[in-house]
Amino acid sequence: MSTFAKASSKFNYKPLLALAAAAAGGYGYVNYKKGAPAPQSPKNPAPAASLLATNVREATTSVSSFEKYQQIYNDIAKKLIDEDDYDDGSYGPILVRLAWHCSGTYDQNDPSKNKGGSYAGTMRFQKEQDDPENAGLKTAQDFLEPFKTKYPELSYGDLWTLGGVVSIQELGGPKIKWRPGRKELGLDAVPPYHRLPHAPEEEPDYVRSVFHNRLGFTDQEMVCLIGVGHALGRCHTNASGFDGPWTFSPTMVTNDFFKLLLDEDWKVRDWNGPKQYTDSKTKSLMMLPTDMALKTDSKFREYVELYAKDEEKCMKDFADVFSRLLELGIKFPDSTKPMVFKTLEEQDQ
Ligand code: HEM
Repeated sequence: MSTFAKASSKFNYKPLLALAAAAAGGYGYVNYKKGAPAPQSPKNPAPAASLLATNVREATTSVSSFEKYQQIYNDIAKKLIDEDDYDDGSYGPILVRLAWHCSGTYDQNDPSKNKGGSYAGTMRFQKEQDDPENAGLKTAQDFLEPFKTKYPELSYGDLWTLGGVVSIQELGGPKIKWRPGRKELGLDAVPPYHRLPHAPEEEPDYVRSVFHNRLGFTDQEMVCLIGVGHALGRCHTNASGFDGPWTFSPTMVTNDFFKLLLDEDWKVRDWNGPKQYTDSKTKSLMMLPTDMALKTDSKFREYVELYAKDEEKCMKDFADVFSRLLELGIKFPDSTKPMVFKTLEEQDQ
C-alpha cells in the first residue's frame, strides 16, 4: 500500500510514468561573487528591487479583460483535475516546475537579449529544452500546448506562468497575483545553460549565487521558494537522475518540506544514483544536496524554522515571491493590473 496521503479526493497516488530521457552534459559553477552582501530580509531589498531599470522588457497585451483570463485559467484547471492519471495523481507539480524554470533563467546582470526570464518563451526551442536542468519538462509543455492552439493570442511566457499559478491555487496553495503581456522572441534570445540551479551543489553560497546574485532574492525569499516548491512533486531517475518525493502529500501545497527537513533524520542514500538524502524512518522521502544546505546554513535555517512553525506566513510570503519570480525582467504598464483568479471550487465549476 502506498505511504502517500491523498491530496484530495481527486488525487490518488499513481506509480511514476516515464518522463523524457535525461540529457547528458557538464555543469558550471554559477558566478557567485564571494563576499557579496546577501540581504537577510524582505525589508532589506536585494538588487532586483531597485533593478537595473534598463534591464527589463516591456509587456503589452491586446487582451486585458480579466474574464478572458479567468476563462483560460478555468480551462487549464479543468484539464488538471480531469487528467489525474499521471505521476502522484496530478500534472500540477511539473507545471509549477515549468513556470519556475522558464522564469529562473533570468540574470539581472545580463543586459543582452539572452537575459532569460519568462518573457520570451524560449523554452519552446529544442536548444533550451536540451539544457540538462530542463530534462523532463517537455511533458509539462505538451500538457499546456492545447491552450496555445485554443488561445493563439496568449504567448508561451504567459501560458507557462499561468499554468504555474493554476497549479499552485488548485493544489490548495495561496492566491498568486499574475499579469499578462509577455511576448515571444526568437532562437537568438535563448539564455545560456547552467543558470538554473544544479542539485548536487551542497554549499549554501552556491544557492545564494543563483537566487541572490542572478535573481535578486533574499535568503528568506530563497528558502521560501525552494521549500514550498519542493513540497510538491518528486524527482525522476529518468529526468534528473534523482529519485523520490520530498513530502507524503506531493500534490498539495504545504509547509511540510520545512517540518520534515527539521524533524527527520536524513542520511545519505546508499544507492547507485547521485548523492541524495533519505529519511531514516520510512526511507521513502528524499532531500537534494541543495535542500540540505537550507538546514546546515544558520541563516537559511532561521527561515526554515520560521516557516515550519507558521504555515500562514509561509503561504503569504510564497504568494508574494512566486509572483515576483514569474515577472523577473519584465516591466508591465500601469494599465495592466495584477489579476487574482478564483479557483474552480470558488466558482463551483
Ligand atoms: C536550489 C534550487 C533548486 C534545485 C537545485 C532544484 C532541483 C530540482 C530537481 C533535481 C528536481 C527533480 C526533477 C525531476 O527529476 O523530475 C526538482 C523538481 C521540482 N522542483 Fe526544484 N529545484 C530548485 C528550486 C525549485 C523552486 C524555486 C521551485 C518552485 C518554486 C521548484 C519546484 C519544483 C517542483 C514542483 C518539482 C517537482 C516536479 C515534478 O514532480 O515533476 N524547485 N527540482
